[in-house]
Amino acid sequence: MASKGLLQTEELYKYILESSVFPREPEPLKELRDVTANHPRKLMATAPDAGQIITMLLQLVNAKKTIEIGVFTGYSLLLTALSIPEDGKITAIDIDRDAYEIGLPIIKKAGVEHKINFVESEALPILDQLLTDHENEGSYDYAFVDADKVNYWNYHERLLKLLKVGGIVVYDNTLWGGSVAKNENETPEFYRPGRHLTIEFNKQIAADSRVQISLAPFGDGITICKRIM
Ligand SMILES: C[S@@+](CC[C@H](N)C(=O)[O-])C[C@H]1O[C@@H](n2cnc3c(N)ncnc32)[C@H](O)[C@@H]1O
Ligand SMILES: O=c1cc(-c2ccc(O)cc2)oc2c(O)c(O)ccc12
Repeated sequence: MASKGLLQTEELYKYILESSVFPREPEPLKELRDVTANHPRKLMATAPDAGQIITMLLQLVNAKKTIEIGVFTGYSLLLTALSIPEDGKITAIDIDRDAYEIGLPIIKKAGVEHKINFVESEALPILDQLLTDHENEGSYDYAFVDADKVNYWNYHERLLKLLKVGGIVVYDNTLWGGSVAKNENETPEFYRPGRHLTIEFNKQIAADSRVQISLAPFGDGITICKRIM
């Protein structure tokens, strides 16, 4: 299993975290990282440096109505809940309620549970259900996708209908441990299935004229997309 960060050296990533991410990280997010640290799938949590830039984006677009696909123990969910206003809302979708419940006491203690509608489900049918209500079309300010790579493009097509023009969708893991820039035979076994899917997704999104994009090397790579038409 890979370590976090894709920079030249582990030390450089550690430096970024220790010099500028951890000192500004809100206490509830630190607590959530701590409770996740013992989880066997702890590497799945959104990286704190990615979380920091996402927090800034949420505030730049004044995000209020949001959606998250892939909650796990709730790091990205909690940072969203802390960044949106008191009457902001997050539809948070995950097939795994047990993982969400690990972070839930911290979310409650932070006083932001009222902003969250957790939906235990596969994400695609929920997006389709949201789209049956025309009032939802073009109404979301922000979406975050951090789930099954095989559906990233399916999520994208639906999220573009849900987002308002000017709204932002962020996709996590778009550098997939750096494997996107390696040959198949030099890619560790763990990354192989996701590598091809991520390369294809990155090609498709680069060719999508409906969005402005930036593939930024935070955490495991995040692609920031703004709906422009
Ligand atoms: C990488 S983790 C999410 C990490 C989370 N964003 C965080 O900050 O901790 C991926 C999550 O996606 C969920 N997931 C996988 N496939 C899914 C699907 N088809 N629909 C909904 N959730 C899914 C998994 O249960 C897992 O909790
Ligand atoms: O196994 C992983 C690893 C990551 C990961 C790697 C490097 C980072 O800086 C952040 C995260 O993310 C994963 C993930 O999001 C997932 O859905 C499955 C596995 C992993």
